[in-house]
Amino acid sequence: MAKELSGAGLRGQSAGETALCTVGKTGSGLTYRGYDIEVLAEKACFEEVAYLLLHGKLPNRTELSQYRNKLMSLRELPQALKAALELIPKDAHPMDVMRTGCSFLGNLETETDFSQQQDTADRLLATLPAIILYWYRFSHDGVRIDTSNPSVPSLAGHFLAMLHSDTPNPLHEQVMNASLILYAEHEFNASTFTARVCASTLSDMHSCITGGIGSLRGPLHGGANEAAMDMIEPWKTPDEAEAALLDKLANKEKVMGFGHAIYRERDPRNDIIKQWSKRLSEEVGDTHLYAVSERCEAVMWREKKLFCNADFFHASAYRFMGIPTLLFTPIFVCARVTGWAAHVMEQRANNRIIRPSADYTGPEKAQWVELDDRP
Ligand SMILES: CC(=O)SCCNC(=O)CCNC(=O)[C@H](O)C(C)(C)COP(=O)(O)OP(=O)(O)OC[C@H]1O[C@@H](n2cnc3c(N)ncnc32)[C@H](O)[C@@H]1OP(=O)(O)O
Ligand SMILES: O=C([O-])CC(=O)C(=O)O
Repeated sequence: MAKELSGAGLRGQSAGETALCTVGKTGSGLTYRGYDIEVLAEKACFEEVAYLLLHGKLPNRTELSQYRNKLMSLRELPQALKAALELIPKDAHPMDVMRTGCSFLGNLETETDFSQQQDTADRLLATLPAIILYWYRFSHDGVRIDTSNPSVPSLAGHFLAMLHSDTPNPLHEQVMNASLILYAEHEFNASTFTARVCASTLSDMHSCITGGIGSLRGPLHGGANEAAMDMIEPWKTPDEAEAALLDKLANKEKVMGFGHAIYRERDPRNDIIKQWSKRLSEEVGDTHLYAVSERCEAVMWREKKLFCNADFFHASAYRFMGIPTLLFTPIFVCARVTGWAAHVMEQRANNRIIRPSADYTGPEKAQWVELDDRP
């Protein structure tokens, strides 16, 4: 039996129904439409999982091939969006670029009718990697990349190919595929709930997804993978990491990449990404980063019984694949757009505007004081 959750932050309260995902039902499990995350991460490609979430069932071979072709055909960015991305400064945060890019696309390709929702979701899924990498490569390397990439069918490989202007390394493509699956969906987390609240007002898909991006940006949610990397990067040995972590705990600092609002024992995504991180560390001949990460995991468990969430070993895994830290959370967006869009559709299918109540804590009755008479 999972331990009871209660307290602030609406913890433990049901805020609606979903057929998309279960989180921590048995303390640590995660399923998408009934399929265990371990099975999906091992056997599926990300497009198969996206189809499962957005269309309600696993695709057969023909459906998957058609779906991949459809997503590939949607990769090109409109010229006006490229021009807008070129105006965003190099030192902007990539999550702000994602937010603007998504919102700007909503101006150019507005969802005017909910009958367009599947196509709008597919278009966003196909273009979000291009939005971030077109801006990144233009602002950092001065190149205007081709975002169509017809020789790379998978979204995972497409991301890496646009980043490195090279054919993706097969191992890296495999890890990226697993990572996108792990990040695709997670029930009523903060960003998905944001998207659902927006959807409940009958707003458009781009607004819902833009809101989701804003909520994911924070370090208590998706931004933790970036924050975890910034934390572990300076630590050159496990002993140095242990000493620094103990200091943080003594100072009552939050350690990014640890703990979870729902899981009480472990985050099932951690075992999977940790294994990939280990494999990548061997591939690149890493001398310390994986060992530092493992020591952090041991110390946090020993000291606080806090476990790594999905974000912690993503940091080292992405680093081993040569991905800049600032792109970590945008990758989360490229994956989670599937979950967000599926939740928007589910909310629309059985909608009532989401409007909870609040416990008032202000003054009972206040006396009006004229402007000139105020102290
Ligand atoms: C993909 C994702 O979004 S996963 C989450 C990513 N976020 C992070 O990694 C940020 C770091 N973690 C955290 O801030 C929290 O664990 C959250 C936001 C994920 C969950 O928050 P909560 O549900 O409030 O955590 P929970 O109720 O389990 O906290 C219990 C206690 O452990 C402490 N704690 C929880 N996580 C951490 C942490 N990472 N570092 C230090 N202490 C922590 C809390 O401060 C709390 O202490 P208190 O009782 O003295 O106040
Ligand atoms: O569920 C949560 O609160 C956060 C999380 O792990 C996710 O969104 O993947």
